[in-house]
Amino acid sequence: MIELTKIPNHIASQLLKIKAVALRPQQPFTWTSGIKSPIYCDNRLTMSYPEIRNDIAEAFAAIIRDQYPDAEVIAGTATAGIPHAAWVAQKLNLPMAYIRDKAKGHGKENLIEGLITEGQKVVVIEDLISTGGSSIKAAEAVRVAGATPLAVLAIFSYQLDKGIQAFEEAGIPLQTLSNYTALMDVALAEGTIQESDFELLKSWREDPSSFGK
Ligand SMILES: O=P(O)(O)OC[C@H]1O[C@H](OP(=O)(O)OP(=O)(O)O)[C@H](O)[C@@H]1O
Ligand SMILES: O=C(O)c1cc(=O)[nH]c(=O)[nH]1
Repeated sequence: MIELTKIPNHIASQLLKIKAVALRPQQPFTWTSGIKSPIYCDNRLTMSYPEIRNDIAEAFAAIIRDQYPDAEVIAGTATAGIPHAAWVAQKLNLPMAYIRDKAKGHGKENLIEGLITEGQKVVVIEDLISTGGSSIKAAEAVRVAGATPLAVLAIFSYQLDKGIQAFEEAGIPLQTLSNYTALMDVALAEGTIQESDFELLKSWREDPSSFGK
């Protein structure tokens, strides 16, 4: 198990190694929030690398054992949080559930799949935080079910002011394994991004909402 203090740079390095991080300044990506961005981090690719997904699951499990030992359910956000929630729940021998972005339109019309019952303490697992909108919505669904979201844990955060404020306002602790600061540090140190791209990413980061407009 890697030391917890080394996790942010280690995960950032792994994400760069498997090319989960893509830069496309000329044709910005559209994020789920509608933000246009020169960078996209596809953490779903970690599923395809057993060693990396295991590092992620170990780190999440260590945080939960240490800081949320009374967690009773591990809940993944649909879709990208689901596999990681499953691996963490397996490591901790805890029940797992997942939370859809909207209730299913047929069948049982569930928003939450699997069991989250009144009074239970739940840790929500997400792959990535931009504005925090998706994972806060999932944590609110936990509250509506009468349960308590102890925290959202995610692999990566862009550390956008909007996301940080949204978690503060929702009163939900957020912890991430890696983040934009670590990604930029590692990418520069490893020579994965050019100085010119770094400057562009820095200016985008200062005002993400108006990029590409
Ligand atoms: O913090 P936010 O602004 O909400 O953005 C992050 C969310 O966006 C992505 O999901 P996406 O909507 O692409 O769906 P997916 O998980 O099904 O791929 C990602 O997996 C997070 O859930
Ligand atoms: O905000 C998003 O939609 C988003 C950004 C990103 O870098 N990666 C991702 O999967 N989603």
